[in-house]
Amino acid sequence: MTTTFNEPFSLQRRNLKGKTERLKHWGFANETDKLTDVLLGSPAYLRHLATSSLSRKHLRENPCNIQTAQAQHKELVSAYEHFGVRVHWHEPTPELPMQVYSRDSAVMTPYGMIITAMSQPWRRGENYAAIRTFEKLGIPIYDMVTAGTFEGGDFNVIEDGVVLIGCGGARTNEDGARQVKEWFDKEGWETRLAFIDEYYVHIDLMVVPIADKLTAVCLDCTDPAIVTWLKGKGHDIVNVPFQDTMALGCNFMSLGNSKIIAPTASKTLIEQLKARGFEVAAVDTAEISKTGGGIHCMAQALRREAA
Ligand SMILES: NC(=O)NCCC[C@H](N)C(=O)O
Repeated sequence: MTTTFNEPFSLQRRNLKGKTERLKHWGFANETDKLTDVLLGSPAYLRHLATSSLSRKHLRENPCNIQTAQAQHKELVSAYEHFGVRVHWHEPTPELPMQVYSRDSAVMTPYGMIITAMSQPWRRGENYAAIRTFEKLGIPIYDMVTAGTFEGGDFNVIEDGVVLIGCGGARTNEDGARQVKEWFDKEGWETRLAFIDEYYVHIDLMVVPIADKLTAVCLDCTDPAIVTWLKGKGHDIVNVPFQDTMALGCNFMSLGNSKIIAPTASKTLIEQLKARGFEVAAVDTAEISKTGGGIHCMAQALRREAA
C-alpha cells in the first residue's frame, strides 16, 4: 500500500542492520519541535480499573466520574485544535477501557511506529488496534516488541538521537527494554535505561521534555544519576514537586514554539513555565487522571516540524 505521502506501509520497516532511513513525512527528530499531528484515544469506553497503586487508591476512595472525565477530554481536544494541531483518532472500541492513553500501545520514532507489548491483559488489545490505526493512517511500522513487555510511556526521547527508556518491571520489563535499546543502539542513538520503581508506572510520570535543552523532572523521585546525565547534556531542569507529580502534574505536552498544554492543578510547573515565557493552555484533567495517566500519556505525537 502506498500512502498519500509516498511512504509505503510496512509491518517491519526497520533495517535489521541499523541505519534505517528516516520517514519523510511522519515522525520527528525530538519531542519539542512544533507539533502538527497528534493521535488521541477516545474516552468513550473509559473505565476506572485498579491498574496501579495510584489509580487503585482513587478507585477505593473517590472513583472517577466518567462523564466528567469525558468532558475534560473534550477540553483537551479543544486545546490541541486551538493551537492548530491536527487531531487523529484510534477507532473507539468498547473492549478497550484504557484506549484514552494513546501514548502506550505504540511509539512514534523517526523511522516509523513501534508496536509495543502491553503488560496488563485489559490493554493488550490496544496493540492490535494500533496496527489497524497505523495502516489506516499510512504510517509504517518500524518494528514490534516481541522479547518482553514494553509500554510507550517508557520511551522518552530527550533530544535528537538520545532516548531514555524506563524500566519498572511491572509494565516495561527488562527484556522488552533491552530489545528496544538494542534497535536504537544499532541506529546510532545514545540509549539509556532508567530503572524505576513500579509504583511510578512509566518514566513519563517524572521526566518530560519541555523545549530544546529544557526538561521537567520530579527531583524527589527521579534517580539523581539521570538528573546529572541530563545536566551533562546542557539541559536546564524545571522541578515539579512530588505531590503534584503523583497527580500527573509532570505529565504535560510540549507543542513546540514555546507552547505547552499542562494540567490546571500543576500550579508550580505552570508558574515556572510562564516565568520562562511559555504560553500555557491549562486544562483540568484531574478527573481523568484518577484512572492513572495524564496529558502526556493521552497523546502520541505523529509529526513535528523541525524548527
Ligand atoms: N504513559 C502513561 O503513564 N500512561 C498512563 C497509563 C494509565 C493506565 N491506567 C495504566 O495504568 O495503564
